[in-house]
Amino acid sequence: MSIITDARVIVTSPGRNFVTLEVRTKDGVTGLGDATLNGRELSVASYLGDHVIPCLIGRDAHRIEDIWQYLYKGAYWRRGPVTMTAIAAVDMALWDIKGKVAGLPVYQLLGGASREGCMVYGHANGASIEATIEAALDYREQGYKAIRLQSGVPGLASTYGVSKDRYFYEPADADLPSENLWSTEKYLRSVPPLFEAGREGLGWDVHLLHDVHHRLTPIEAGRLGRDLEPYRPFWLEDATPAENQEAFRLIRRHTTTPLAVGEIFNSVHDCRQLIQEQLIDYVRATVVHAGGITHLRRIAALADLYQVRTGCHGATDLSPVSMAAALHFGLSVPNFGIQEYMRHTPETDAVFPHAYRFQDGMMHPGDTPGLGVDIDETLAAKHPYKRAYLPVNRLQDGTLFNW
Ligand SMILES: O=C(O)[C@@H](O)[C@@H](O)[C@H](O)[C@H](O)CO
Ligand SMILES: [Mg+2]
Repeated sequence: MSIITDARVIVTSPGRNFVTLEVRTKDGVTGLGDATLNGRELSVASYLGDHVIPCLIGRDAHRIEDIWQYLYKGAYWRRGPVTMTAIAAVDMALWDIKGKVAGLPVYQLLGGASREGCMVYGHANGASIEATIEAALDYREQGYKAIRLQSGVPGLASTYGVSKDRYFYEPADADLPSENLWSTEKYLRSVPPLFEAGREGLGWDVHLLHDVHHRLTPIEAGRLGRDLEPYRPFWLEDATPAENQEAFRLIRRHTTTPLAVGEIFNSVHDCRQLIQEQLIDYVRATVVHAGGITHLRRIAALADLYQVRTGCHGATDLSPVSMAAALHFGLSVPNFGIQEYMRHTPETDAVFPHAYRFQDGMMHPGDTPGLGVDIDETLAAKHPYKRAYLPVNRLQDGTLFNW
Protein backbone atom coordinates (compact mmCIF):
# COMPACT_ATOMS: atom_id res chain seq x y z
CA MET A 1 0.00 0.00 0.00
CA SER A 2 1.15 3.56 -0.61
CA ILE A 3 -1.27 5.71 1.34
CA ILE A 4 -1.75 9.23 0.04
CA THR A 5 -1.08 11.68 2.85
CA ASP A 6 -0.88 14.96 0.95
CA ALA A 7 -1.54 16.53 -2.43
CA ARG A 8 -0.87 20.07 -3.62
CA VAL A 9 -1.57 22.19 -6.68
CA ILE A 10 1.41 24.22 -7.95
CA VAL A 11 0.61 27.07 -10.34
CA THR A 12 3.66 28.56 -12.03
CA SER A 13 4.28 30.64 -15.11
CA PRO A 14 7.83 30.25 -16.49
CA GLY A 15 6.99 32.08 -19.72
CA ARG A 16 3.49 30.58 -19.75
CA ASN A 17 1.02 29.24 -17.17
CA PHE A 18 1.20 25.64 -15.95
CA VAL A 19 -0.83 23.87 -13.29
CA THR A 20 0.82 20.85 -11.67
CA LEU A 21 -0.55 18.41 -9.12
CA GLU A 22 1.90 16.84 -6.67
CA VAL A 23 0.67 13.78 -4.74
CA ARG A 24 2.68 12.50 -1.77
CA THR A 25 2.43 9.13 -0.01
CA LYS A 26 3.13 8.07 3.57
CA ASP A 27 6.59 6.76 2.63
CA GLY A 28 7.48 10.10 1.08
CA VAL A 29 7.13 9.09 -2.59
CA THR A 30 5.77 11.94 -4.74
CA GLY A 31 4.09 11.84 -8.13
CA LEU A 32 3.41 14.67 -10.59
CA GLY A 33 0.48 15.28 -12.92
CA ASP A 34 -0.06 18.05 -15.45
CA ALA A 35 -3.36 19.90 -14.95
CA THR A 36 -2.89 22.72 -17.45
CA LEU A 37 -5.93 23.86 -19.43
CA ASN A 38 -4.78 26.74 -21.60
CA GLY A 39 -6.70 29.93 -20.85
CA ARG A 40 -8.76 28.30 -18.08
CA GLU A 41 -5.96 27.18 -15.76
CA LEU A 42 -7.40 28.31 -12.42
CA SER A 43 -10.65 26.40 -12.99
CA VAL A 44 -8.70 23.13 -12.87
CA ALA A 45 -6.56 24.33 -9.96
CA SER A 46 -9.77 24.94 -8.01
CA TYR A 47 -11.42 21.69 -9.13
CA LEU A 48 -8.40 19.82 -7.81
CA GLY A 49 -7.76 21.85 -4.67
CA ASP A 50 -11.35 22.38 -3.57
CA HIS A 51 -13.03 19.18 -4.72
CA VAL A 52 -10.59 16.37 -5.58
CA ILE A 53 -7.69 16.54 -3.13
CA PRO A 54 -9.88 16.11 0.00
CA CYS A 55 -11.12 12.80 -1.52
CA LEU A 56 -7.58 11.53 -2.23
CA ILE A 57 -6.17 11.70 1.29
CA GLY A 58 -6.00 8.25 2.89
CA ARG A 59 -6.45 6.35 -0.37
CA ASP A 60 -3.96 3.78 -1.68
CA ALA A 61 -2.00 5.42 -4.52
CA HIS A 62 -1.59 2.02 -6.19
CA ARG A 63 -5.33 1.82 -6.85
CA ILE A 64 -5.09 3.86 -10.02
CA GLU A 65 -8.13 2.36 -11.75
CA ASP A 66 -10.34 2.55 -8.68
CA ILE A 67 -9.40 6.19 -8.05
CA TRP A 68 -10.03 6.97 -11.74
CA GLN A 69 -13.52 5.45 -11.53
CA TYR A 70 -14.15 7.16 -8.21
CA LEU A 71 -13.31 10.60 -9.65
CA TYR A 72 -15.14 9.99 -12.94
CA LYS A 73 -18.35 8.26 -11.82
CA GLY A 74 -18.34 9.57 -8.27
CA ALA A 75 -18.39 13.21 -9.40
CA TYR A 76 -21.84 12.60 -10.92
CA TRP A 77 -21.10 15.38 -13.44
CA ARG A 78 -19.12 13.44 -16.01
CA ARG A 79 -16.71 14.49 -18.76
CA GLY A 80 -15.79 18.03 -19.87
CA PRO A 81 -12.31 19.59 -20.17
CA VAL A 82 -12.01 20.79 -16.56
CA THR A 83 -13.11 17.52 -14.97
CA MET A 84 -11.08 15.31 -17.30
CA THR A 85 -7.95 17.46 -16.98
CA ALA A 86 -8.19 17.21 -13.19
CA ILE A 87 -8.66 13.44 -13.38
CA ALA A 88 -5.74 13.28 -15.81
CA ALA A 89 -3.46 15.06 -13.36
CA VAL A 90 -4.32 12.60 -10.58
CA ASP A 91 -3.86 9.68 -12.98
CA MET A 92 -0.44 10.82 -14.18
CA ALA A 93 0.71 11.40 -10.59
CA LEU A 94 -0.38 7.91 -9.53
CA TRP A 95 1.40 6.25 -12.47
CA ASP A 96 4.48 8.31 -11.53
CA ILE A 97 4.30 7.02 -7.94
CA LYS A 98 3.72 3.42 -9.05
CA GLY A 99 6.77 3.56 -11.29
CA LYS A 100 8.95 5.06 -8.57
CA VAL A 101 7.84 2.43 -6.04
CA ALA A 102 8.43 -0.36 -8.60
CA GLY A 103 11.76 1.16 -9.67
CA LEU A 104 10.56 1.11 -13.29
CA PRO A 105 9.87 3.76 -15.97
CA VAL A 106 6.10 3.99 -16.53
CA TYR A 107 6.30 2.54 -20.06
CA GLN A 108 7.50 -0.73 -18.53
CA LEU A 109 4.31 -0.83 -16.44
CA LEU A 110 2.25 -0.27 -19.60
CA GLY A 111 3.55 -3.44 -21.26
CA GLY A 112 7.07 -2.33 -22.18
CA ALA A 113 8.44 -0.70 -25.32
CA SER A 114 6.72 -1.50 -28.62
CA ARG A 115 9.32 0.57 -30.56
CA GLU A 116 12.75 2.14 -30.15
CA GLY A 117 11.39 5.66 -29.91
CA CYS A 118 8.41 7.92 -30.70
CA MET A 119 8.51 9.77 -34.03
CA VAL A 120 7.72 13.43 -33.36
CA TYR A 121 6.86 16.35 -35.58
CA GLY A 122 8.25 19.85 -35.47
CA HIS A 123 6.56 23.14 -36.39
CA ALA A 124 7.73 25.25 -39.31
CA ASN A 125 6.01 28.62 -39.30
CA GLY A 126 6.51 31.68 -41.46
CA ALA A 127 4.78 34.88 -42.50
CA SER A 128 5.23 33.72 -46.10
CA ILE A 129 5.59 30.42 -47.92
CA GLU A 130 9.29 31.09 -48.47
CA ALA A 131 9.89 31.76 -44.76
CA THR A 132 7.94 28.65 -43.81
CA ILE A 133 9.94 26.41 -46.15
CA GLU A 134 13.17 27.91 -44.88
CA ALA A 135 12.07 27.07 -41.31
CA ALA A 136 11.13 23.56 -42.44
CA LEU A 137 14.59 23.01 -43.93
CA ASP A 138 16.03 24.00 -40.55
CA TYR A 139 13.85 21.39 -38.81
CA ARG A 140 14.90 18.75 -41.33
CA GLU A 141 18.51 19.69 -40.62
CA GLN A 142 17.83 19.05 -36.93
CA GLY A 143 16.77 15.52 -37.82
CA TYR A 144 12.97 15.80 -37.81
CA LYS A 145 11.27 13.22 -40.04
CA ALA A 146 7.93 15.03 -39.80
CA ILE A 147 7.24 18.76 -39.99
CA ARG A 148 4.03 20.77 -39.70
CA LEU A 149 3.78 23.62 -42.22
CA GLN A 150 1.80 26.72 -41.16
CA SER A 151 2.18 29.89 -43.17
CA GLY A 152 0.72 33.38 -43.00
CA VAL A 153 -2.23 33.92 -45.35
CA PRO A 154 -1.82 36.79 -47.86
CA GLY A 155 -4.33 39.50 -46.95
CA LEU A 156 -4.81 38.36 -43.35
CA ALA A 157 -3.04 40.30 -40.60
CA SER A 158 -2.53 37.22 -38.44
CA THR A 159 -3.18 33.52 -38.73
CA TYR A 160 -3.56 31.21 -35.77
CA GLY A 161 -0.77 28.71 -35.42
CA VAL A 162 1.80 30.86 -37.15
CA SER A 163 4.36 31.75 -34.55
CA LYS A 164 6.49 34.85 -34.91
CA ASP A 165 9.38 32.90 -33.41
CA ARG A 166 11.31 30.15 -35.21
CA TYR A 167 11.26 27.69 -32.34
CA PHE A 168 8.84 28.82 -29.64
CA TYR A 169 5.11 29.22 -30.05
CA GLU A 170 2.73 30.62 -27.48
CA PRO A 171 -0.93 30.82 -28.51
CA ALA A 172 -2.17 32.38 -25.24
CA ASP A 173 -0.96 35.83 -26.14
CA ALA A 174 -2.88 38.41 -24.12
CA ASP A 175 -4.48 39.32 -20.78
CA LEU A 176 -7.84 39.34 -22.57
CA PRO A 177 -8.57 37.44 -25.80
CA SER A 178 -7.00 39.15 -28.80
CA GLU A 179 -9.05 39.03 -31.99
CA ASN A 180 -7.98 37.48 -35.28
CA LEU A 181 -9.75 38.07 -38.59
CA TRP A 182 -10.37 35.12 -40.86
CA SER A 183 -11.10 34.55 -44.53
CA THR A 184 -11.68 30.98 -45.68
CA GLU A 185 -11.32 31.98 -49.33
CA LYS A 186 -7.91 33.54 -48.80
CA TYR A 187 -6.83 30.60 -46.66
CA LEU A 188 -7.97 27.92 -49.13
CA ARG A 189 -6.02 29.66 -51.90
CA SER A 190 -2.85 29.73 -49.78
CA VAL A 191 -2.44 26.11 -48.63
CA PRO A 192 -1.90 24.16 -51.90
CA PRO A 193 1.00 26.47 -52.96
CA LEU A 194 2.47 26.02 -49.47
CA PHE A 195 2.50 22.24 -49.91
CA GLU A 196 3.72 22.46 -53.50
CA ALA A 197 6.66 24.53 -52.21
CA GLY A 198 7.06 22.08 -49.35
CA ARG A 199 7.50 19.10 -51.65
CA GLU A 200 9.73 21.10 -54.01
CA GLY A 201 11.94 22.27 -51.16
CA LEU A 202 11.95 19.22 -48.89
CA GLY A 203 11.31 16.30 -51.22
CA TRP A 204 9.31 13.19 -50.35
CA ASP A 205 11.30 11.63 -47.50
CA VAL A 206 9.82 13.91 -44.88
CA HIS A 207 6.25 13.84 -43.59
CA LEU A 208 4.39 17.14 -44.03
CA LEU A 209 1.44 17.98 -41.80
CA HIS A 210 -1.02 20.85 -41.55
CA ASP A 211 -3.42 22.13 -38.89
CA VAL A 212 -6.67 23.74 -40.11
CA HIS A 213 -7.67 24.51 -36.53
CA HIS A 214 -11.42 23.84 -36.96
CA ARG A 215 -11.91 26.69 -39.44
CA LEU A 216 -13.51 24.95 -42.43
CA THR A 217 -16.94 23.53 -43.12
CA PRO A 218 -16.95 19.81 -44.02
CA ILE A 219 -17.27 20.45 -47.76
CA GLU A 220 -14.48 23.07 -47.66
CA ALA A 221 -12.35 20.53 -45.80
CA GLY A 222 -13.13 17.96 -48.49
CA ARG A 223 -12.00 20.44 -51.13
CA LEU A 224 -8.76 21.26 -49.31
CA GLY A 225 -8.05 17.59 -48.70
CA ARG A 226 -8.49 16.88 -52.40
CA ASP A 227 -6.36 19.90 -53.43
CA LEU A 228 -3.54 18.59 -51.22
CA GLU A 229 -3.64 14.95 -52.41
CA PRO A 230 -0.86 15.42 -55.01
CA TYR A 231 1.47 16.45 -52.14
CA ARG A 232 0.60 13.45 -49.93
CA PRO A 233 0.21 15.20 -46.54
CA PHE A 234 0.77 13.00 -43.51
CA TRP A 235 -2.46 14.47 -42.15
CA LEU A 236 -4.88 17.37 -42.25
CA GLU A 237 -5.64 18.25 -38.62
CA ASP A 238 -8.86 19.64 -37.14
CA ALA A 239 -10.31 20.12 -40.61
CA THR A 240 -13.73 20.97 -39.17
CA PRO A 241 -15.24 21.17 -35.66
CA ALA A 242 -15.83 17.60 -34.45
CA GLU A 243 -18.76 17.97 -32.08
CA ASN A 244 -20.78 16.62 -35.01
CA GLN A 245 -18.73 13.48 -35.66
CA GLU A 246 -20.92 12.65 -38.70
CA ALA A 247 -19.52 15.72 -40.47
CA PHE A 248 -16.39 13.72 -41.22
CA ARG A 249 -18.42 11.37 -43.47
CA LEU A 250 -18.73 14.28 -45.90
CA ILE A 251 -14.98 14.96 -45.84
CA ARG A 252 -14.21 11.27 -46.32
CA ARG A 253 -16.46 11.17 -49.40
CA HIS A 254 -14.27 13.77 -51.13
CA THR A 255 -10.69 13.03 -50.21
CA THR A 256 -8.18 10.36 -49.29
CA THR A 257 -5.98 12.86 -47.44
CA PRO A 258 -5.50 11.39 -43.94
CA LEU A 259 -7.46 13.17 -41.20
CA ALA A 260 -6.42 13.85 -37.60
CA VAL A 261 -8.64 15.30 -34.90
CA GLY A 262 -9.05 15.40 -31.18
CA GLU A 263 -6.74 17.70 -29.28
CA ILE A 264 -9.82 19.18 -27.60
CA PHE A 265 -11.46 15.80 -26.94
CA ASN A 266 -11.73 14.82 -23.30
CA SER A 267 -13.23 11.33 -23.43
CA VAL A 268 -13.64 8.31 -25.71
CA HIS A 269 -17.22 9.43 -26.33
CA ASP A 270 -15.93 12.44 -28.26
CA CYS A 271 -14.41 10.14 -30.87
CA ARG A 272 -16.22 6.80 -30.70
CA GLN A 273 -18.13 7.30 -33.97
CA LEU A 274 -15.13 8.86 -35.70
CA ILE A 275 -13.12 5.75 -34.84
CA GLN A 276 -15.77 3.08 -35.39
CA GLU A 277 -16.71 4.46 -38.81
CA GLN A 278 -13.02 5.02 -39.65
CA LEU A 279 -13.78 8.67 -40.37
CA ILE A 280 -10.33 9.65 -39.14
CA ASP A 281 -6.83 8.18 -39.38
CA TYR A 282 -5.26 9.67 -36.23
CA VAL A 283 -6.82 10.52 -32.90
CA ARG A 284 -5.18 13.46 -31.15
CA ALA A 285 -6.65 13.13 -27.66
CA THR A 286 -3.97 13.90 -25.08
CA VAL A 287 -2.87 12.51 -21.78
CA VAL A 288 -3.61 15.81 -19.99
CA HIS A 289 -7.08 16.64 -21.38
CA ALA A 290 -8.51 13.13 -21.89
CA GLY A 291 -8.40 11.66 -18.41
CA GLY A 292 -4.74 10.65 -18.18
CA ILE A 293 -2.81 7.55 -19.22
CA THR A 294 -5.58 5.24 -17.99
CA HIS A 295 -8.28 6.70 -20.24
CA LEU A 296 -6.01 7.40 -23.18
CA ARG A 297 -5.15 3.68 -23.24
CA ARG A 298 -8.87 2.94 -23.64
CA ILE A 299 -9.16 5.37 -26.55
CA ALA A 300 -6.08 3.86 -28.19
CA ALA A 301 -7.39 0.30 -27.67
CA LEU A 302 -10.67 1.17 -29.42
CA ALA A 303 -8.77 2.99 -32.17
CA ASP A 304 -6.53 -0.05 -32.69
CA LEU A 305 -9.59 -2.18 -33.60
CA TYR A 306 -10.29 0.21 -36.51
CA GLN A 307 -6.71 0.84 -37.67
CA VAL A 308 -6.79 4.37 -36.30
CA ARG A 309 -3.47 5.49 -34.85
CA THR A 310 -2.51 7.90 -32.11
CA GLY A 311 -1.24 11.39 -32.92
CA CYS A 312 -1.33 13.04 -29.50
CA HIS A 313 -1.38 16.78 -29.07
CA GLY A 314 1.88 18.13 -27.64
CA ALA A 315 1.91 21.92 -27.77
CA THR A 316 3.81 24.13 -25.33
CA ASP A 317 0.71 24.54 -23.14
CA LEU A 318 1.05 20.87 -22.22
CA SER A 319 3.77 20.86 -19.58
CA PRO A 320 6.90 18.66 -19.59
CA VAL A 321 4.99 16.39 -17.21
CA SER A 322 2.49 15.74 -20.02
CA MET A 323 5.29 15.37 -22.56
CA ALA A 324 6.90 12.71 -20.38
CA ALA A 325 3.63 10.85 -19.80
CA ALA A 326 2.79 11.04 -23.52
CA LEU A 327 6.14 9.50 -24.41
CA HIS A 328 5.75 6.61 -21.95
CA PHE A 329 2.28 6.01 -23.43
CA GLY A 330 3.53 6.44 -27.01
CA LEU A 331 6.50 4.12 -26.57
CA SER A 332 4.24 1.31 -25.44
CA VAL A 333 0.91 1.62 -27.28
CA PRO A 334 0.71 -0.71 -30.30
CA ASN A 335 -1.02 1.73 -32.68
CA PHE A 336 1.27 4.69 -32.12
CA GLY A 337 1.20 7.12 -35.05
CA ILE A 338 3.16 10.23 -34.19
CA GLN A 339 3.68 12.59 -31.24
CA GLU A 340 3.48 16.36 -31.51
CA TYR A 341 6.54 18.05 -30.01
CA MET A 342 6.58 21.80 -29.55
CA ARG A 343 9.72 22.34 -27.52
CA HIS A 344 9.37 24.26 -24.26
CA THR A 345 11.45 27.32 -23.47
CA PRO A 346 14.63 26.94 -21.37
CA GLU A 347 12.72 28.79 -18.61
CA THR A 348 10.07 26.07 -18.57
CA ASP A 349 12.61 23.25 -18.82
CA ALA A 350 14.46 24.68 -15.80
CA VAL A 351 11.30 24.46 -13.68
CA PHE A 352 10.55 20.93 -14.96
CA PRO A 353 13.84 18.97 -15.27
CA HIS A 354 13.14 15.78 -17.22
CA ALA A 355 14.66 12.60 -18.64
CA TYR A 356 13.04 12.61 -22.09
CA ARG A 357 15.31 13.28 -25.03
CA PHE A 358 15.07 14.15 -28.74
CA GLN A 359 17.35 12.35 -31.15
CA ASP A 360 17.19 11.85 -34.90
CA GLY A 361 13.52 12.72 -35.26
CA MET A 362 12.41 10.53 -32.36
CA MET A 363 11.88 11.00 -28.64
CA HIS A 364 12.32 8.57 -25.77
CA PRO A 365 11.00 9.11 -22.21
CA GLY A 366 14.18 7.73 -20.61
CA ASP A 367 14.45 4.97 -18.02
CA THR A 368 14.15 6.92 -14.80
CA PRO A 369 11.61 5.22 -12.49
CA GLY A 370 8.19 6.81 -12.84
CA LEU A 371 7.56 9.52 -15.46
CA GLY A 372 11.11 10.90 -15.24
CA VAL A 373 10.14 14.53 -14.67
CA ASP A 374 10.47 16.74 -11.62
CA ILE A 375 9.46 20.23 -10.51
CA ASP A 376 11.87 22.74 -9.00
CA GLU A 377 9.49 24.39 -6.54
CA THR A 378 11.89 27.17 -5.58
CA LEU A 379 12.16 28.20 -9.22
CA ALA A 380 8.44 27.63 -9.80
CA ALA A 381 7.63 30.09 -7.01
CA LYS A 382 9.54 32.80 -8.86
CA HIS A 383 7.04 32.71 -11.75
CA PRO A 384 3.61 33.84 -10.51
CA TYR A 385 0.46 33.11 -12.49
CA LYS A 386 -0.35 35.67 -15.16
CA ARG A 387 -3.79 35.50 -16.75
CA ALA A 388 -3.54 34.78 -20.48
CA TYR A 389 -6.11 33.83 -23.11
CA LEU A 390 -6.11 32.17 -26.47
CA PRO A 391 -7.27 34.63 -29.16
CA VAL A 392 -10.77 34.51 -30.65
CA ASN A 393 -11.50 34.37 -34.37
CA ARG A 394 -13.91 36.50 -36.35
CA LEU A 395 -14.90 36.63 -40.00
CA GLN A 396 -14.25 39.87 -41.81
CA ASP A 397 -17.89 40.92 -41.27
CA GLY A 398 -17.38 40.51 -37.53
CA THR A 399 -19.07 37.12 -37.10
CA LEU A 400 -17.48 35.18 -34.24
CA PHE A 401 -16.08 32.09 -35.93
CA ASN A 402 -14.54 28.68 -35.25
CA TRP A 403 -11.19 28.26 -33.71
O1 LIG B 1 -2.00 21.47 -32.87
C1 LIG B 1 -1.58 22.34 -32.11
O2 LIG B 1 -0.50 22.27 -31.49
C2 LIG B 1 -2.39 23.60 -31.92
O3 LIG B 1 -3.71 23.35 -32.26
C3 LIG B 1 -2.18 24.13 -30.54
O4 LIG B 1 -1.37 25.22 -30.62
C4 LIG B 1 -3.42 24.48 -29.78
O5 LIG B 1 -4.09 25.50 -30.45
C5 LIG B 1 -3.05 24.96 -28.40
O6 LIG B 1 -2.37 23.92 -27.77
C6 LIG B 1 -4.30 25.34 -27.61
O7 LIG B 1 -3.98 25.65 -26.30
MG1 LIG C 1 -3.96 21.62 -33.47
